Amino acid sequence: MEATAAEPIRLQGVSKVYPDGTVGVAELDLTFAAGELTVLVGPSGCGKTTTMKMINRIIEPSTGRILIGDDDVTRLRPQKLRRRIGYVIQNVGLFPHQSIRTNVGTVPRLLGWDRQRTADRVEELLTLVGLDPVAYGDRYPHQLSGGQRQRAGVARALAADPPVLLMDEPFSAVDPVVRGRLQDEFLRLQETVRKTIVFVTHDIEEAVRLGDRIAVMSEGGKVEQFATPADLLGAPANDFVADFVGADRGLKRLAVTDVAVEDLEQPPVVALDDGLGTARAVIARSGASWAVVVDAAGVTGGTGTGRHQGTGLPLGWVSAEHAAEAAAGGARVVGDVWRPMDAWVPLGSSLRAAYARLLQVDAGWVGVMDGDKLVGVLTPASVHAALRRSVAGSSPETAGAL
Ligand SMILES: Nc1ncnc2c1ncn2[C@@H]1O[C@H](COP(=O)(O)OP(=O)(O)OP(=O)(O)O)[C@@H](O)[C@H]1O
Repeated sequence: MEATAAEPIRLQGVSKVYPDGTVGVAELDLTFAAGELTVLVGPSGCGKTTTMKMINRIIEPSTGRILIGDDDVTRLRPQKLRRRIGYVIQNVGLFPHQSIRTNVGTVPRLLGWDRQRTADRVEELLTLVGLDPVAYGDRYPHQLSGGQRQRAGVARALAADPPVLLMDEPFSAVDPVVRGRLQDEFLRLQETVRKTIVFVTHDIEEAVRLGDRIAVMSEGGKVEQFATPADLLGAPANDFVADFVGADRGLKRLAVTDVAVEDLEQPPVVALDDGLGTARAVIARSGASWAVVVDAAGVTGGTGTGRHQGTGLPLGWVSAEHAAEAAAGGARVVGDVWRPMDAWVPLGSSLRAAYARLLQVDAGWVGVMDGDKLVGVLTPASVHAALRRSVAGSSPETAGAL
């Protein structure tokens, strides 16, 4: 079925003052970009849920405007509005006396879709969220695990293909292992459906993992910083944000920073059939103490000998010291002395994944591959360089940017 285009959500000067005088949210200006997942994160009571529930008018704003696309939500009938907005909450809220199929088909039925169209859509959705319709479609919610119920809840929210999805701590009722898996699956799902998602959590790890952007809120619904995960962790706007993201924010940044070519070191490259004299000269000329060894078919990247052309596959490494010892012992070519290495990671891996690989090998580096081409090596020093670059390149946006 044709997907509905995602729409941005704009909050303009939105406040909520509860009848007892509590200010849930004050003068909030915030834009949730179309097709992006924006996380609202902050300590308990800061106004995350209030903000989210004003979007589908479960809570009525006291002042201000909320627009979905060009439509002012306060001008739409709440029932009609809610059919345009998928809503996923902590304990899912599936109807206990209806089968999973019936639950997932709720909104299409309300919208008057015919039986076949609804049935087809339910089938499609259950498959999309990883619930086999044959195995699970006719079960009741209590016959599913917590994680499966959560997936059914996501399927139900997506059933009528709403342009907007609101998710209020959807994964917090399941254990950490299942939560991690649901988060991964959900990210893959979002790649496909590209909804405008507002996601509430109090868990900064979850925010960093899922968010395209994160709004860190403090009491009264004040946005302390609105930024990408990398910017938030790399350049917290103030002490509140720094405290909230945690003293280990450097470690968290490894997960949200990708390996990029400009951060890599370019060691010399030699081929299996290079003579040891040549190899030692190449290493000495580059000022390094070792070289990457590629197969004899060619040499790529780095400061190769230039003797070979093409795409030599990296195989391992040779140190200047070892080459000298081996030459003294009668060895002639690199192929006689090289050491194999299988620590290669693809370009675009997270620094976290690459660094984990680095820690598993003795060599102190991992090769970074773009397809079958070696584009450089990652060392502890280049991890630092990458983190510095991601801070230098960051431009934290503060609250209120529309
Ligand atoms: N119906 C209500 N009447 C009065 N005050 C309320 C009401 N609902 C929420 N509040 C208050 O509004 C503020 C924001 O609440 P909200 O539920 O939006 O916070 P939250 O950030 O979602 O918190 P949590 O992480 O604990 O769910 C809190 O001080 C809360 O006590």
